[in-house]
This record gives sequence, C-alpha cells and structure tokens, in this order.
Amino acid sequence: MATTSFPKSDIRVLLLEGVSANAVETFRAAGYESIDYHTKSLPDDELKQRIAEAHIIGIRSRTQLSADVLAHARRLIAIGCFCIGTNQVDLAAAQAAGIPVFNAPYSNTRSVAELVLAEAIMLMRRIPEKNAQCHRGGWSKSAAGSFEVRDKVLGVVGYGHIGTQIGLLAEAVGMRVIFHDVITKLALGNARPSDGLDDLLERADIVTLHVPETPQTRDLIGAEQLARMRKGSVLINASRGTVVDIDALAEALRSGHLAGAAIDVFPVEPQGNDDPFVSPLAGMDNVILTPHVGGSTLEAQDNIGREVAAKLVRYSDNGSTLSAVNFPEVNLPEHPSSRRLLHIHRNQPGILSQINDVFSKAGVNIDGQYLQTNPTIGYVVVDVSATREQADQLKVALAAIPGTLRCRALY
Ligand SMILES: NC(=O)c1ccc[n+]([C@@H]2O[C@H](COP(=O)([O-])OP(=O)(O)OC[C@H]3O[C@@H](n4cnc5c(N)ncnc54)[C@H](O)[C@@H]3O)[C@@H](O)[C@H]2O)c1
Ligand SMILES: O=C(O)CC[C@@H](O)C(=O)O
Repeated sequence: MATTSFPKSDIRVLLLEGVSANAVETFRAAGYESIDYHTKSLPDDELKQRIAEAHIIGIRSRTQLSADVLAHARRLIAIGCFCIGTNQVDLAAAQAAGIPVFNAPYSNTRSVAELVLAEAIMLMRRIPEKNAQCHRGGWSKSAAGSFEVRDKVLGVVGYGHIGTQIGLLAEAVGMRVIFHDVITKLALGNARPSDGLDDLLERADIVTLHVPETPQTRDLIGAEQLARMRKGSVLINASRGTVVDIDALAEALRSGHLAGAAIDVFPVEPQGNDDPFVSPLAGMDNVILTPHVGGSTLEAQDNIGREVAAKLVRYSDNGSTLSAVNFPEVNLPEHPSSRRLLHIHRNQPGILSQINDVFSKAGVNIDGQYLQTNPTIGYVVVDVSATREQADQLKVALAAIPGTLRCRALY
C-alpha cells in the first residue's frame, strides 16, 4: 500500500450528500480510516468549519464550494464531485489554491438519457395529467392531445455525452433528432444540426436541454425562447436549474402554449431530503417534477462512487492528476524504489530553477521528473533515490520556495 509523508490515518476525508457507500469502501480499502460521512449538504457555517479540517472532500451537486468556502480549506489537497457537473465548485479558486477537482464524466450519462426518453413518451401521451386525474378519482379516457413519439422531432440542446446518447435512444423509437451545440459536433445516427437555437425551438415537438451551467447558459430558455417553441410542444430539463427561467416556464404552461414539461433540476434545490421543495411549477398536472434524480440509479451511483473515490485515492497516494477538470494533467507511474516529491506552484518566472537548485544542492539522484503547467499554475513531480529523511528535508526546502501552493512527499 502506498504511504505518504503524512500518515494516512491522519488524512481526513469529508464525504457529503450521501455519496455511494462504494466510495467509503474504496477509501477504506486504500487505508484511509478517517472518513466523516454525511447524507446531506451542510449549511455554509458548518461547511466552512469542516472543510478547514479536511484533506479530501467529496460532494454532489448541492454543495457550493465557492472561493469564500475554499478560503477556509487550509489543508485540502483534492475535491471530488461525485457527479458529472462541476459548476458547484469555483474551479479557478480551487486551481489557484493548488487543489485539483475530479468528477465522473460518464457514469450517469445513460441513466439521464433513459429518463429523458421515458419523459418524452409520457409527456406526448399526456400521462402526467391523466395520472393526476385518476389519483383524484377522475377518469379521462380520451386520445385528445395524445401522440406517438414516432416521427416527432426531438430537439437536443447541448449535443455532448448525454445529448448524443438521448439522440440515439430516441432514433431507436422512430423519432427525428435535431440538435444545437456551440461547437461543431459529429452527428450520430440520422441526427442533424439545426440552424441555431431559434431554428431548433421552432421545429421541435420535444425540446430537451443538456448543457452545463455556465454564465452563457444562464436563462438560455427564457420567455422569448419559450414563445418560439411550437404551440403544444413540451420541454424537458435535466441539465441545471439555472438554464431555464422557471417563472417564464410556469407562465408558458399556464397559458397553454406549452403542453407539458419534465423538470429535474431547479434554480434552488433543498439541501437534503428533509427540507421543503418550493417551486412555481408545483401543483401543475402537466408537469413531471423530479428531485434531481436524472443520474440517480443504483448502477450510476455505484460506478460514480468507485470512480471518483479511486481518482482521489490515486491523487493522494500517487500524485496523478489524470482527468482533473481544473488542473495540469500528469499521469504518473508507480515509484516502487523512489521517494516522490510533488510541488504545486504559481506559474511565475524563476520558480523551476529554484526547484532544480533544491535537488542539485541535496545531491540526490533524480529517477524521474514530470512537469505540466498552464498559465496559472505549474505541477512538478520528482522521483528521487533518497532516504525518508532526505525526502522530508527536500519537502521542507521545496515548501519554502516563494510561490509554492502545495508540497507533498510520497514514500
Ligand atoms: N439531472 C441530472 O441528474 C444530471 C446528470 C448528469 C448531468 N447533468 C447535467 O447535464 C449536463 C450535460 O452533461 P453531459 O455529460 O452531456 O456534458 P457534456 O459536456 O458532454 O455536453 C455538454 C454539451 O453542451 C454544449 N454547450 C455548452 N454550452 C452551450 C450553449 N450555450 N448552447 C448549446 N450547447 C452548449 C457543449 O459544447 C457540450 O457539447 C452536465 O453539465 C450536468 O450539469 C444532470
Ligand atoms: O447527484 C447529483 O447531485 C448530481 C447529478 C447530476 O446533476 C450530475 O451532474 O451528474
């Protein structure tokens, strides 16, 4: 088992929002014992207190790791988002502090796509209203407003991993797929790019959103875009709550312009399962409301738990930043006969020569050296033939270099 200059028993792992038990098992199997596990996100004050003590934190989509929160994370070495989205983390602030952020970019893709396909069929058949009526003792056996999805147009906004997957599933049941993306994408199956967002909105019977949360996607679908959608069409949003102006959507549904919607994500979501959910869409029979469960299948959560925990363990044990979303990527081999020094620094002139000076003065043999930089930070990994004591001394000397953000030794 890999050892670190800091005893593993003292490395504190803080896991929030009920991440899969697999994550806990993965950490324990790698020798990490101090695991603080919570089923909810934490209120800001408590989050700041706990993150101040944590070396590794695992979150899902609810916990906001803002620059303000990260300023308290004095000991933190890595962040794991046990999901696809990483918008809840201030990635630039984490990078500036020398903290890599990892996620699971594909583990719940299929789960979201399956749900969206099911919702498309349910909405086109007006099942949400019929279901609600039956529950109230009503009986509305009628084909009015109910359609097959065969030969209908599905408009996919954001043709990435999820968007392409839903496109293929939709074609399998006979839908015609058009898509809009900000970058040129390979069209899969018979899908065709639209002539921009407006064109897609004007042509689609079902519009489904699969963009990330960014400043550009905030209110991407507002009153104007909803008005462009075909009368009687439906909207599905399983991306992020900020992408749709929810009040404008409520109005478009009330007016009857849209026939229905399926919404999984909301501008403000409850912190946990015991907290109330409030939405202008609540109580509308033609709206499927789900509590941000697009990616919540046991298969997806098991995979995510293992995948993200393994990336965090690998970074902590070995220094590899492969697939980090905000950090220079270094894929490192094992180092069975060398001590490994990891140095994360601001990318400023002269720092590399100071790092090299430390090694040349120590007179140790360098067995391997890895370097990746981006305009903000640099990440240098040096494997040396050295005793533990020498490695400790090297770590102290490296940490003293001005511009150092984080420095660790692995034995
Ligand atoms: N509801 C859930 O439980 C759930 C689960 C997984 C992912 N998500 C959300 O779905 C999002 C998409 O996931 P993915 O894996 O497909 O991501 P992805 O990065 O593979 O695809 C996103 C696509 O959106 C495109 N895009 C970005 N900005 C755009 C814009 N302004 N207009 C049009 N296209 C734009 C990108 O170019 C990219 O092709 C995630 O970022 C996450 O927020 C939600
Ligand atoms: O599990 C979650 O909280 C988020 C799921 C989903 O939105 C994602 O980004 O993967």
